[in-house]
Amino acid sequence: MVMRVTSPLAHFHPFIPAGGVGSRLWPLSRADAPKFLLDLTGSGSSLLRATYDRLAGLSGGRVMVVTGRTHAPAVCRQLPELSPGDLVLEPSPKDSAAAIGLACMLIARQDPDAIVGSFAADHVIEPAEAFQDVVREAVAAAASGRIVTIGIPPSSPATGFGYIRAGSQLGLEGAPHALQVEQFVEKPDEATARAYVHSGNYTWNAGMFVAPASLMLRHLAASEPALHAGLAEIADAWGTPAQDEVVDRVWPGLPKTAIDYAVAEPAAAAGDVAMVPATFTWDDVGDFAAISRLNHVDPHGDPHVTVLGDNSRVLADSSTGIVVSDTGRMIALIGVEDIVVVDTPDALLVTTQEHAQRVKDAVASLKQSGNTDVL
Ligand SMILES: Nc1nc2c(ncn2[C@@H]2O[C@H](COP(=O)(O)OP(=O)(O)O[C@H]3O[C@H](CO)[C@@H](O)[C@H](O)[C@@H]3O)[C@@H](O)[C@H]2O)c(=O)[nH]1
Repeated sequence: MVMRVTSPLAHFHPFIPAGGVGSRLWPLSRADAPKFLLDLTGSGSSLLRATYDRLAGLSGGRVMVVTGRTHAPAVCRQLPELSPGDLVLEPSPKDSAAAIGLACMLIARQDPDAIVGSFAADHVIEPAEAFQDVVREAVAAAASGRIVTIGIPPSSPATGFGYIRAGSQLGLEGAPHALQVEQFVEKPDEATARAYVHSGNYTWNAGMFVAPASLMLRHLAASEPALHAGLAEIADAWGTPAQDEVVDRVWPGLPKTAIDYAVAEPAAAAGDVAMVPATFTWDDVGDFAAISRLNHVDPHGDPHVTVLGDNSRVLADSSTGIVVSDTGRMIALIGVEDIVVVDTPDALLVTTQEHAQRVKDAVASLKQSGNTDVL
């Protein structure tokens, strides 16, 4: 008798949930130009394009993208090879649990043994080869019936990340570094994050999940039954003449929540989560300080002004920081440190790298005060 052994990679279906504006990068990021569509590294590729390229090599070129209807033209321009069947469009943003849940359902209907991989659309990761090795290991670990996360050594008590406490080695075939996850805590408060980082027992969650589709959906059904039921109704109608009617009727009523609360936290409490440590550098490009860091190319490490934008004209005297501009307007900086200047035709941002995280609050104020034309 001949036994055919298929590698777990043969059932691997990566996808990219691409939503959210990235409001800490306003006025560069806008509702119609979200962070994932921007080139923030000066590489000539958007974050979405780079994410797609890192994954395509692992899945024979097939990667699904779940995004908002309004972003469809830009996504298709950036990913011309994306087949229509791999572009899943949402009528409105419903947060990551809906996007990821729908992708899991559509993929599970094509391949009941699917191992899915959800990868955030807007991170900078280097080098791609190390990332791919870690994902291969995560796929092997997921084949043992676990939801596999990727752990990043924390460099600060950031409150915008999930924290993972891992325990013992699992000793899984093809996944020598996989560890059992004992606890997953999404976005702890600052005191808790400080205690976690101080303990040395936690990693950040890199915003990626590799798992059997069936296991993701089992946890989603248990913790968010209404969301699961709504998504199942949509998935049943997908590709039929009823698709648009069902999506437009069901989608607006879906609960809005993040996959980290809906699946990762309860699955970890149930002992179903593993973690593979990252061997690549990772940056979620959370604010302009991160962009400055990523684009700082001075070989001597001397502080200077990082300038981004095709049309930027900058005079910098005794100054450090970052200028992002494509207006062609001359920007002169004299004796200012760690400055952030972002110049666009209808909005000018001036802050410092220390306060770069607070841009999100400014965006909230603009929204509240009705200045939505610049968002
Ligand atoms: N299609 C779609 N995608 C969405 C939506 N909302 C979020 N996403 C996508 O889902 C992914 C994660 O969502 P974020 O909203 O960016 O998550 P986060 O607050 O940064 O937290 C997550 O990532 C951190 C690392 O950056 C993690 O540390 C944390 O645990 C969590 O997984 C990103 O690719 C984002 O584009 C939506 O409504 N629709």
